[in-house]
Amino acid sequence: MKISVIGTGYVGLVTGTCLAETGNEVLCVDIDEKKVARMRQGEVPIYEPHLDVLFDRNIEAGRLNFTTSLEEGLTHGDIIFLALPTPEDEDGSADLSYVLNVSEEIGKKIKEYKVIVDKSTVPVGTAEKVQAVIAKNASCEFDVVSNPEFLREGFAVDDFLKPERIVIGSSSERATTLMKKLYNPFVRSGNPILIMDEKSAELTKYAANSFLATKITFMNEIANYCEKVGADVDKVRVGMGTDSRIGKRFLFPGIGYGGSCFPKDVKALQKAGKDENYDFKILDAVIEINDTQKTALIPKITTHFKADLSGKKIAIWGLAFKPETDDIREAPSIYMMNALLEKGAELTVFDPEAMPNIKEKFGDTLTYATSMYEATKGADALVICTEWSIFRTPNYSKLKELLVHPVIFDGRNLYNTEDMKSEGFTYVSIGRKDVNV
Ligand SMILES: NC(=O)C1=CN([C@@H]2O[C@H](COP(=O)(O)OP(=O)(O)OC[C@H]3O[C@@H](n4cnc5c(N)ncnc54)[C@H](O)[C@@H]3O)[C@@H](O)[C@H]2O)C=CC1
Ligand SMILES: O=C(O)[C@H]1O[C@H](OP(=O)(O)OP(=O)(O)OC[C@H]2O[C@@H](n3ccc(=O)[nH]c3=O)[C@H](O)[C@@H]2O)[C@H](O)[C@@H](O)[C@@H]1O
Repeated sequence: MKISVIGTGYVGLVTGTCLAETGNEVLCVDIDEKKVARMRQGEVPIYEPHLDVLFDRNIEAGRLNFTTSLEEGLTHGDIIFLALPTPEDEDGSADLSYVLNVSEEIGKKIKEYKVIVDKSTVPVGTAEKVQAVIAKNASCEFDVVSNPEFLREGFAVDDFLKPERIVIGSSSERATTLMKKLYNPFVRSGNPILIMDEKSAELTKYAANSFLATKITFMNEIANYCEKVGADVDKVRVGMGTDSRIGKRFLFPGIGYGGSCFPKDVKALQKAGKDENYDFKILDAVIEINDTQKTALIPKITTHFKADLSGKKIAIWGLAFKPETDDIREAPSIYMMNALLEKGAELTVFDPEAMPNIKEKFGDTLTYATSMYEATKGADALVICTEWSIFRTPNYSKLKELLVHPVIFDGRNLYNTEDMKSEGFTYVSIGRKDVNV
């Protein structure tokens, strides 16, 4: 099939590449000329594991191409995916301007039947709006489909190739038939393609993200309570998670959820509720708790250093909002570092992939180390913000030699507290007993 994807960010590029992988002819359109030039030269512009392999071989096979011309994209594809940003607007709602502006152009430019597929995360009623905006100018038939995306950054290729479910919101049989044909190769194991109305599809996406954010937040509350009563959140987590009704995943406490989606999507659903005079009280609490959680380690750090952080050298491990990505959007590390800088600390940072993005944001305010160990050289303490695998089994002796004091504040509970005790570290984590403080 001939497919066009408008917007080649984390979702668009993965979508385009994976659809090319199953034999479709894909043309990706992006407004960012530099990005398109890089992709045309064979460069993947983001860090996403395994994407490069698929990207290279589909370009080589001639099935994956790039352009800055929307017109070209609209002529090429029988199915046009919109994978455009829907960032948080000033009032917390989803900013639909990218989606609606492109839709306006689609209406003016399409000359034959097209299926317009919204893959961006959008509030209930957006498919209707897109339909109306296109219809204003369209001189041919078209259908609008809501097809929310559930991939996770860091696992995006695997999630796309082997989805647990595909959600298609459409009232058109013609469009639904085409969408099923396109997605059938991805669900051969028997996972469902769920066909529903557009509004339910749109809400499914916000409900899923908000539920997951709530699950994490609930666990962060339990972790904070564990600290009050001397319980160990990791034991509680496993004790709870082994109940299949609860499930083991997304119960890891830490310094809050971040990323380009949970924060904005929870707020967008909260705002959408308010617009209908409906108060999502649970979301109010999730947002408030998560905001506090991002700096949950700060009082522990200031207590350790007796309130004075001025001139204290602190090493930071992990800057990306989660491991296996270079994405720093709403990364808890940013809140942590801003709070530490405000208190006068000097920060030397390391992340396997996110350093360039952090450098762009923080410039000379931070010192950038070339390795995890270099970051800790001469530091008064180490703070861990992201659970990259390489941080999981450090050389403790080396770490003790490099740090001025063997002190670790761990925002992701990477280490066993007993091990840290026997290694002689002062170890402070989330929801567990502090060690040697
Ligand atoms: N990042 C993620 O893991 C997921 C994101 N989503 C949703 O997918 C949508 C896209 O998200 P990301 O891929 O993260 O965004 P992104 O910001 O990484 O990429 C968006 C791309 O669209 C391009 N663009 C902007 N205006 C354009 C225009 N007029 N014409 C062509 N290209 C244009 C930008 O240059 C950029 O390359 C959002 O609604 C997001 O909520 C859904 C599931 C997962
Ligand atoms: O709409 C989206 O953009 C995507 O948002 C999330 O994916 P993503 O943001 O890539 O990453 P997650 O693995 O969900 O992690 C989000 C945040 O929650 C935090 N988290 C996750 C799990 C956990 O147990 N504890 C926890 O604090 C992570 O550290 C991270 O900051 C969802 O998992 C995807 O299904 C969805 O498609």
